[in-house]
Amino acid sequence: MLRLPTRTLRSTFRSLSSYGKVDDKIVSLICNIVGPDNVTTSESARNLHGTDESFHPTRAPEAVVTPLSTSHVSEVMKICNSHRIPVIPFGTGTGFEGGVGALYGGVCMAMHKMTEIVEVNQSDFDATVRAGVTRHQLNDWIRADGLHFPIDPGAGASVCGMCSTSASGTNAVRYGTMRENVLNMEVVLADGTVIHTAGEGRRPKKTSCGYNLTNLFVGSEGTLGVITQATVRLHGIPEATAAAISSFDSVQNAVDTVVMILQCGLPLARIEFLNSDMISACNKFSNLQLKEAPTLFLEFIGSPSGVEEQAMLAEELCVGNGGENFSWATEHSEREQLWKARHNCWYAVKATYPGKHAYSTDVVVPVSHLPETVVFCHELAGEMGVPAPIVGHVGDGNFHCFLLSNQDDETETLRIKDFSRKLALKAQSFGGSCTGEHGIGLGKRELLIEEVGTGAFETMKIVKKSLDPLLIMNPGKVIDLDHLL
Ligand SMILES: Cc1cc2c(cc1C)N(C[C@H](O)[C@H](O)[C@H](O)COP(=O)(O)OP(=O)(O)OC[C@H]1O[C@@H](n3cnc4c(N)ncnc43)[C@H](O)[C@@H]1O)c1[nH]c(=O)[nH]c(=O)c1N2
Ligand SMILES: CCCCCCC(=O)C(=O)O
Ligand SMILES: [Mn+2]
Repeated sequence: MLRLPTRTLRSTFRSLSSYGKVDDKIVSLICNIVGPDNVTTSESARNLHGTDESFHPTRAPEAVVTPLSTSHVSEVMKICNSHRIPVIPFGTGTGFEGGVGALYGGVCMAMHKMTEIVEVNQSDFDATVRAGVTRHQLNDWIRADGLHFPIDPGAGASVCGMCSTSASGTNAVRYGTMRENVLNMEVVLADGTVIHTAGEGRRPKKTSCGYNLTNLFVGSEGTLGVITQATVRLHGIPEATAAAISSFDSVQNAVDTVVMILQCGLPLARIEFLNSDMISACNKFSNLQLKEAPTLFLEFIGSPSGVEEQAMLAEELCVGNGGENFSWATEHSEREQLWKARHNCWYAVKATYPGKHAYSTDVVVPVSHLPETVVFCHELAGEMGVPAPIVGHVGDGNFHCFLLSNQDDETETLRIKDFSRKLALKAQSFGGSCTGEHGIGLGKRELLIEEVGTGAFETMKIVKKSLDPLLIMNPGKVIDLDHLL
C-alpha cells in the first residue's frame, strides 16, 4: 500500500518546480471522476480558496475540486499522486496560519459539498459527520435532542477542518480540545488509500488498541491526508447556565484571580480574559458598555443551585483580588450577547484598525506562569510600540495578542514577526507552546523545531515521508520542504 520512493527524494525533486502542473489533461481526468460542476479553474474560485484569515500572502491553487464522496476524494488523490500534484484540503478557510495557501500550485480539495450528518447516537453522546459539516450545522441538528458539540472557535469552521488544526475555543477548560473529542476519522491518504483511524464504524469512548492514529491526524493540518469524515463526542446541554463579568485594576490581578479560581477547583465552563484595549474594541463593535479595564468573562454550568454557589465563590475570589462590578446573568439573551461579543473579538479589533493586516499570537503556558506571560506580553508591546489588544482562554493558559501591520511596510511586518517570536520563545521557556490551537501552518515552522527538539522533529519527518512519500499533501506547511528533501 504505502511505498517509500525508490530514488531519494532529493533527486526526485531536483527543483521545486518538479511538482506536476494542473493542465487541461489533469483537469479532464479529474472531471471524469467528479463531474464538470465539481472542478473549476476560475480565477475568483482559485483566489477564494487560497485565502484564510491569516496575514500570510494569498497563494491560489491551479484548480478547485469539490468532491461529493470519499471515493471521489480517493480517485482524485490517485491522479494527483501519480502526477505528483500538490493537494491542499480546504474546510471553510477560517484558519489563522496560512494553511490553505497553495505554495507550489496544485489542487484545492474543497470539502463543502460533503454535507451529510451520517449519524447521531443520542444515548451514546456521539455523532459522525462528513467533511463539509460545520460546527454550527452540527449544533443546529442536535440541539433538540438536548445535546451540543462544545468546541467553539469563534468562526463557523468545519468539524473536519477543526480536527485538522486541533481547534479549541472558550469551552476547552471544561470539555477539552478536538484532541479529547474526536473518536475516529476516515482519512484518504496521499495515494488514495482510505483508512479509519480507530477502525471502521468504531466509536469507543476509550481505547488501548495500538498506536493512536486519531491523534496523529488531529493537528496534521492537511499534510498527512484528507479527512473525509469525523466521529466526535457530544455533551448534554446543562440544566442551568450563568455568565459573569468582573473588571480589575491591573492585568496581574485579573490573571492571578484565574489561577486562584482554578486552584479552588471551581468547575468552570468558560473563563476568558480581555485587556482594556480589547474591551474598548468590543464596546464599539458589539455595542457593550463595559468599563475599559482588564476583565474576566466567566461561565458556570450545572444545577440552578450549583450555578449560584459557583458564581458566589467566584465573586468572592474576584473581589478578594480587587475585582469590581461583579455581575452575573442567567438570562439566555444576556449570555448570548456576551459570548457573541467575545467570539467577535477578532472582527472587533480588525474594525478598529481598518486597512491593516492582522495577526494573532496563540501561546499557551502552564497556568502558574500565565500572569507573568501576559504581563510580559503587555510590556513587550509597550516597548516595541505595538498596539496589543489581548484576549485569551486563560483557564487553559492560552491567550492571543492581536498584532497589526501594513503589508506593504516591511519594517512593520518584521516587527510583528519579531514580537510574535519573542512571545513564543518566552512561552516555550516556561514549558509552554507557541500554539495552543491555531497550528503551525507557515508562520511557526521554525518554532516547531525549537519546541519539540531534534529527535521529535526527525520522527515527525519520518511520519510525513512514510505517509506521503512524494510530498503532495499540503506541501510547505508544518514542515518546510527544505527539511524533507
Ligand atoms: C473569528 C475567528 C475566531 C476564531 C478562529 C477563526 C476566526 C475567523 N479560529 C480559527 C479557525 O476557525 C480554526 O483554525 C478552524 O479549525 C479552521 O477550520 P476550517 O474548516 O476553516 O479550516 P481551513 O479551511 O481554514 O483549513 C485549516 C487547515 O486545515 C486543513 N484542512 C481543512 N479541512 C481539512 C480536511 N477535511 N482534511 C484535512 N485537512 C483539512 C487545511 O489544509 C488547512 O491546513 C479559532 N481556532 C481555534 O482553535 N480557537 C479559536 O478560538 C478560534 N477563534
Ligand atoms: C486578539 C484577537 C485574536 C483572536 C483570534 C481568534 C481566536 O482564537 C479567539 O479566541 O477569538
Ligand atoms: Mn482562541
